[in-house]
Amino acid sequence: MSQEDRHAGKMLARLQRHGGLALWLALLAPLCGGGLLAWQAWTLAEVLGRAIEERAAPGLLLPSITLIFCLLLVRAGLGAIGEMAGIAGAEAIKRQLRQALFSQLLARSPRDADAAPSGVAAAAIVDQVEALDGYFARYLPAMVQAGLLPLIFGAMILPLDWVAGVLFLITAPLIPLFMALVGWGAQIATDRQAQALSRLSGRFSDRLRGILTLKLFGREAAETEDIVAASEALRQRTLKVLRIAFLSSAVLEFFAALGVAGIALYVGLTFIDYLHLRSTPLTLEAGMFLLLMAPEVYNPLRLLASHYHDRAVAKAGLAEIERQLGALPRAAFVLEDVAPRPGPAIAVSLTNVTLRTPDRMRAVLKGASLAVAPGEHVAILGPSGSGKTTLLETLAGLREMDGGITLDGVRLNQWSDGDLRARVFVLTQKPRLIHASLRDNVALARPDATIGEIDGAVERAALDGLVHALPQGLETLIGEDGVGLSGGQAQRLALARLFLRDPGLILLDEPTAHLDAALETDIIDRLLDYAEGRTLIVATHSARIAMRMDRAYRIAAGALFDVPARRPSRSVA
Ligand SMILES: Nc1ncnc2c1ncn2[C@@H]1O[C@H](COP(=O)(O)OP(=O)(O)OP(=O)(O)O)[C@@H](O)[C@H]1O
Repeated sequence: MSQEDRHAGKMLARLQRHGGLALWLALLAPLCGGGLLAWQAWTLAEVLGRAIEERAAPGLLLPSITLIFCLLLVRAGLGAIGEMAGIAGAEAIKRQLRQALFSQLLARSPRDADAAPSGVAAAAIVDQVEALDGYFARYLPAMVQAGLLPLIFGAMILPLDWVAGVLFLITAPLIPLFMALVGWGAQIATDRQAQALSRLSGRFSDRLRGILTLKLFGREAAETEDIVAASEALRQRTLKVLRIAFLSSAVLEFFAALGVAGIALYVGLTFIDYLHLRSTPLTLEAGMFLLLMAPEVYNPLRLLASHYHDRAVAKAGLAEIERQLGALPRAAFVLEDVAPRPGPAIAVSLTNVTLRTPDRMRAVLKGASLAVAPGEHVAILGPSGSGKTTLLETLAGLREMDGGITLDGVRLNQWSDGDLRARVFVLTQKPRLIHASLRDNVALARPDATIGEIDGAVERAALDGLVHALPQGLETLIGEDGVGLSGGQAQRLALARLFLRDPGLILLDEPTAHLDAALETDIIDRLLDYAEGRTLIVATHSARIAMRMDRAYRIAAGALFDVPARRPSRSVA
């Protein structure tokens, strides 16, 4: 057993605990069903023996026949309960794992350089977690049955007929042995299939997001071909897995058929007096019982074989999840929605700070120092790619850095994520709008905001004209990425979120990038009005914004330079 195999086994055992009572029921119900089956077979053999050998009257046999029907009903009920419990247990495990993975994804910085592409992350959390279903709902109960029932049946049969007992006890273990041999190949094929599925999902969702760009460059045919090629690769790998699954089933069916035929031959030859392996004659009752039980001894093993590839699929799914999202979390992270918290303006201080690109290959800012007083308004200028966004996102706690950054005298890494989000507002360069109404998009910043507060925020972002012109007003639905809005409107909609937050530190990345000069001046007025008494740091290329700030800095060649401020000095807290 390889190290990965052992690790996957350990992970599956850990996840199994979340199946709770339902999973235990799924494991126990078939065992009880197995016990009842032996009872039923014995009663049936007895009825047939008495009817044929003793010619018992039907009335005398009626209680036993009734018992057989009752046992049949109870077994059917147990089967249904076991199956439903298996599904419920597997669902509980998948739900817990999805919750843990999603909360782990949220707990990490979205700016992590090694964060999985969204399509791949979605495939891991949706598809690869789904791959565990068969393991918990079907494979585990089948494994417990296959491990215990043939032994129990064999032990029951042994005192009745040692030849049949020995035959069962020898042939039954051969089946899992051969299946394990076939299973080694299955694991490799299934791992490859899981990777192909991830690749297809990631590629598909990525291309779906960029569909407009692909169309504009006339790349529909080439990209469609790529998707077809990725799905063809998945098809071939799936077929390979299926071939191995069919092969393992065929191996098992062969041995099971051989075992049943052996017993039938032995019972038949003993009855016609051709074989004399027993010291006492074989009764019809015992012979019938052996014949009835022969297929049942192998049945749990056949069931195991038909679900054997579920185990390989689950292991491959787990390996793929760990490859894409890192080690499995032990439990779901406790997440709490963070409400904005009003408070005084925040002082910002940078001492000897070095910032690197997310891949840590290059420093964009080296040994920079800066002090921003509470309530001060500062512009960060610099050529494209110089590191303005990096600086803002570092102040928002989204990126790693070397050196000392404090907010209100407290080191940035000592601020809890909740406190940071409650007191600091960040408007990124490409704010994400969700597929929902305009109102919901603004209310994302504060879901408990009143209608009046949302209307106020929209008006403050100079969007009231647009909203009044729409027949459905703020209830108008917009697409992902703000489809249905101009670039400037989408930017202002994202800005409207600021006016619901009441932060002590506002970090804005190119807030007026899509606006004409007149609108830019108007928005700057509104922003400065709102930012009065709050600390504001704006990354911008716009000289118009920079000259309205208290101070401006420029990032160039990895250093932060002071640019003389042009705004008439005003008193800052
Ligand atoms: N994921 C990444 N991996 C490696 N390098 C990156 C990554 N993201 C950004 N960079 C690099 O980090 C540097 C700083 O980028 P940043 O976005 O901070 O610049 P900027 O000044 O905000 O640019 P712009 O004005 O164009 O928005 C750039 O040179 C960019 O190439």
